[in-house]
Amino acid sequence: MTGGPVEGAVDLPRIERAVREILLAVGEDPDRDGLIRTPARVARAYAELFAGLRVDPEQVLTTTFEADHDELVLVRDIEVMSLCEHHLLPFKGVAHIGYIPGPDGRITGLSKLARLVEVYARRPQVQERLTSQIADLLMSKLVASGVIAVLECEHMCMEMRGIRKAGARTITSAVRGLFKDQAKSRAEAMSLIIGR
Ligand SMILES: Nc1nc2c(ncn2[C@@H]2O[C@H](COP(=O)(O)OP(=O)(O)OP(=O)(O)O)[C@@H](O)[C@H]2O)c(=O)[nH]1
Ligand SMILES: [Zn+2]
Repeated sequence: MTGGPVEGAVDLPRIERAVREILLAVGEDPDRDGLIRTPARVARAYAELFAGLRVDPEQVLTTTFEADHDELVLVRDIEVMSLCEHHLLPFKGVAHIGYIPGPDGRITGLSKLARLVEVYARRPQVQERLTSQIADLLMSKLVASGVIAVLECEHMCMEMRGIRKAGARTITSAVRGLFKDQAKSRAEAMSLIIGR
């Protein structure tokens, strides 16, 4: 899912049926006391975890202010929690998002950067796409001169299963505009992001 929001409500009974099937398939008894309400719980949990599919990210950045500020604005260590689209297992870490306002000097509320992360993270994702989507939307909606987004995450699908390497961190970046064109600006922003 890379496009706009999905219409309509999450089909909870359908998820419940699917979870019951999974429990049966792994050899569990979905009717035993501890599991009887699990399909309904999982359905509600998925509705929450994928709530970003039903939100238009463009609506997050509707509040902008004139500030006459034409230098870097950087918010570091924004919590990221998402689900990888390959295994539907969590990946978790932090996002660092910076931008340089465009010629009109418009800025956005700091919380909106975190809200933007939230909308895109609450969808089945890969870390690379999550990073680019954040950068692209900021670039276009803020008419920014430059945007840099860096995400550092740990993927449970690499830790709990498969290769089982706990603690490996994946770092992805997306640079747009001035940060792409000017190595010096990019290096300055990067040193603020990772030089701590
Ligand atoms: N690039 C990228 N890969 C991811 C992300 N999340 C999970 N993956 C990887 O997606 C890949 C899926 O590979 P497949 O070979 O199709 O699936 P698999 O057999 O379960 O792979 P293993 O995890 O190696 O056991 C794995 O290498 C995962 O580590 C992500 O955000 N970005
Ligand atoms: Zn995965």
